[in-house]
Amino acid sequence: MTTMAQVICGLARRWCFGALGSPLQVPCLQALPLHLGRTATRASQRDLENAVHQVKLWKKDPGNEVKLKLYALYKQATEGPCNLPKPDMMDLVNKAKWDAWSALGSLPKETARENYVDLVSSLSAASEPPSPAKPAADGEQAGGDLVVTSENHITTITFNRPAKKNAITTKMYQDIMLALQAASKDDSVLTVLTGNGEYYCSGNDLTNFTDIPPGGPEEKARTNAILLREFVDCFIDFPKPLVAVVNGPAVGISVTLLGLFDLVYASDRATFHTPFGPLGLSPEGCSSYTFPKMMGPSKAAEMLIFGRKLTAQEACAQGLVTEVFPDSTFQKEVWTRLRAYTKLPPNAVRTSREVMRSKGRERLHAVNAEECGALQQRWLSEECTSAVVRFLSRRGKL
Ligand SMILES: CCCCCC/C=C/C(=O)SCCNC(=O)CCNC(=O)[C@H](O)C(C)(C)COP(=O)(O)OP(=O)(O)OC[C@H]1O[C@@H](n2cnc3c(N)ncnc32)[C@H](O)[C@@H]1OP(=O)(O)O
Repeated sequence: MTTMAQVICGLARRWCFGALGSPLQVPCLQALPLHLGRTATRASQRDLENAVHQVKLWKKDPGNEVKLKLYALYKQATEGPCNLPKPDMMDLVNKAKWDAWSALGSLPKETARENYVDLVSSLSAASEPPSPAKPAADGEQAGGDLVVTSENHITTITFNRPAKKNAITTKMYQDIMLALQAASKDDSVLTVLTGNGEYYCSGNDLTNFTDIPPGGPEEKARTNAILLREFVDCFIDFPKPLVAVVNGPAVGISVTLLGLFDLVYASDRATFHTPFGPLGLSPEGCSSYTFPKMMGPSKAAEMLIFGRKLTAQEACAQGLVTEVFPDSTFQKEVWTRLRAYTKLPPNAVRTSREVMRSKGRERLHAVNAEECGALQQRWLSEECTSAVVRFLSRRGKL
């Protein structure tokens, strides 16, 4: 008998071995060029062929969702609307392909071609190899779990642990602080935080709680509280506009910090989740102050106390997100907009931002201190330790 696990493994294998044909071979996002060289006119047949060629060069898997989109657009662009009979329900791969293609309805071939080219181009732009990574303060290149790049007057800090959903390790907190310090002094106009892969960030790495120092859990809680306070202070004091490019789901501290950002652009795939209740924790990142101010006390309570997860659209309606973009064009639209913002007079941008921020800064520092004090207690509580143990043991980490 075939189990569901076998079905899923089979599906994954068939994707990897090109079940969808050449336009969908597994891509290597790092190896992609910055642009496909297309001008801002409608995509030609040649543009489509170039885009297909680019996809063939990819070595890293962009995920089934993207592959299905590419498949459907390619079929629509070359054959027009799907008129094949619907595959059997158990024929999972062909059924998924058929669904994706049929969903395009009567979309004109030219539009499908253009969308295909744009999608490949936006994936390429999203993964373009950053120009020289900035040295981390310890002298290493800041590759690894955190990638810092500076280009076109935008400094970008990328969470780069996709296999762990970009969970933030202790070293990453430290490296982010160093990157922010450097960005505050460089020639960039904007500083962007984003994530590599499916997630924006899954919040604090829960294994951060497992290496207990000789001073015991109390010392761990105290040092964590100091680190967290310094970390959040860096965001409060950061002198330039901060932009979050939320490419996928966001959890915990990666969500709470958004209240300290100037712009939050989200893919429609993103979700916003602060599961502090289930984790026996309390809010951080000044969210106990910024969220009620932004969305009103009851919506903030639903998120911060009861752990309600918001969709990107809901988060936008609550003011946490500035604008939501379709995932297929997210990178292209956001980066185009950000590049345009860098052309504004930098001193005016900086002055406006300072005028908007200066009044609340003292208050934010006080809130941060209070939140860190509360968390120091929470981390020592039975509620919190059992929640962390539950998470880690479910994943065989204990
Ligand atoms: C200095 C201290 C400062 C503390 C600041 C206070 C901060 C508070 C917070 O941020 S609270 C929020 C903490 N985050 C979470 O509770 C999320 C935990 N993760 C999950 O619930 C899930 O992993 C998921 C919903 C994000 C994704 O689920 P799923 O799609 O099923 O993937 P996996 O669970 O299999 O995850 C893949 C891989 O990643 C590891 N991982 C994901 N998130 C974390 C994390 N936050 N900490 C540690 N590890 C994480 C997961 O264990 C898997 O690893 P594996 O492949 O098993 O090795």
